[in-house]
Amino acid sequence: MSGTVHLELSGVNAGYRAASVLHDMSFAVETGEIAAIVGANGAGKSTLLGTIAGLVRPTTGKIRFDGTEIQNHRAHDLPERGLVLVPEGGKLFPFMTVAENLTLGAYTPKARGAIASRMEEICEIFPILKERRDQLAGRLSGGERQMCAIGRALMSSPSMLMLDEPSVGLSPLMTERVLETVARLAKEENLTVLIVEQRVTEVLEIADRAHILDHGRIVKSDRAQTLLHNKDVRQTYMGLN
Ligand SMILES: Nc1ncnc2c1ncn2[C@@H]1O[C@H](COP(=O)(O)OP(=O)(O)OP(=O)(O)O)[C@@H](O)[C@H]1O
Repeated sequence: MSGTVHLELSGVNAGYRAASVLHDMSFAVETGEIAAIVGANGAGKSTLLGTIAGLVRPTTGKIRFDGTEIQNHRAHDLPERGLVLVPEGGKLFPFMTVAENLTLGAYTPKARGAIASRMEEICEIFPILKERRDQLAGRLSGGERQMCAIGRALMSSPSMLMLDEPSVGLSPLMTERVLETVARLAKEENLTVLIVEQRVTEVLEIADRAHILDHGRIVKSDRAQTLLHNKDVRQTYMGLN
């Protein structure tokens, strides 16, 4: 971590036509930090990522990314600025090959010029993608699909990656592998990561900081290691004593 603020939300309220979901959301993520968002089902975690990614428009408040206000930006402009979202389930194109899905991630003008070399780098990070390169994405296992989705997001060489529940549908072992790779990426590529995850113990083990979301509000923020040993957090979110 550099101590530089990469992403900052201040006083963000957002939701859908009939429901306001996020209330007065304020927090910051530093460059190179892995920040985790933890909370019960329906707490607003996906809405939070969607709001940052430009898919849900905040009603009030500011979102700054790399010092620029982005709350009015459109979703498809943000990867060019270095901010990408891996949605829940990965949302790959099942009838396209792994290589074609990866290529789609390089749609920004900057990335388009370096597709082959970036794909090589992604295949080094996720060797299984090299093996499965010409296979239809719909035929991948859950873990491979998640790796392909993360790989596709990395094709535009972002500075910040947002991940929405990468463990969905994965075995505990595969979850660990995916999270370990995310941790390695943050370290080696100085990538900032904001990750929403139901597997609380596992994500707190790789995160630097975590924010607990309850009914659309951040109720606790602390170092991940501190929260990992917090009695209330262990009982409420990990089912542990
Ligand atoms: N497109 C939508 N239109 C209307 N309401 C929505 C929409 N998406 C989510 N909601 C509502 O917003 C609230 C927060 O949902 P959200 O998906 O952000 O929570 P979450 O913490 O990600 O939950 P989960 O862990 O179950 O995925 C819920 O009450 C949900 O019903």
